[in-house]
Amino acid sequence: MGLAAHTDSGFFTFIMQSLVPGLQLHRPGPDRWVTVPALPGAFAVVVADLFQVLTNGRFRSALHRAVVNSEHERISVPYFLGPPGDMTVAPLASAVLPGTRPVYRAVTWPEYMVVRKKTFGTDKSALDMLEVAPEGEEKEQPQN
Ligand SMILES: O=C(O)CCC(=O)C(=O)O
Ligand SMILES: [Fe+2]
Repeated sequence: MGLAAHTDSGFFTFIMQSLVPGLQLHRPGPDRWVTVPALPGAFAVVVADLFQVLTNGRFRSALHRAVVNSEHERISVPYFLGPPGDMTVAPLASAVLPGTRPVYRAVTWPEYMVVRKKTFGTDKSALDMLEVAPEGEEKEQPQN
């Protein structure tokens, strides 16, 4: 079973692959897919969306996919590391440049999964949906 291009939702994913490689990382400029070598005893560590939120975009979540080949069976075991469900994740103060505002709003992992579900199959990115409007572009609050 392969896996289409995606990012993971938590902080990090630790992936152990059998010795048949298949995990690929997207690299931009020029766009290409790079195969992660399958090394005995090694984990691949993938930065995921909530770590991008936590670091205010300093660390970008990694677009990746898994490909299979018909000759060799491949097994991978991912471990998804993220915050407890009731913990809100917001950009760390130390990751927000002086004089600027956080790029992302605070969110819990389960709330973020709802946002991801809404954007699934659309051309919208779930991380974009968490972005707060830059200063001066806030929506007018309705006055009663
Ligand atoms: O099979 C792999 O190496 C990748 C698995 C993966 O990306 C995932 O489960 O989110
Ligand atoms: Fe993944």
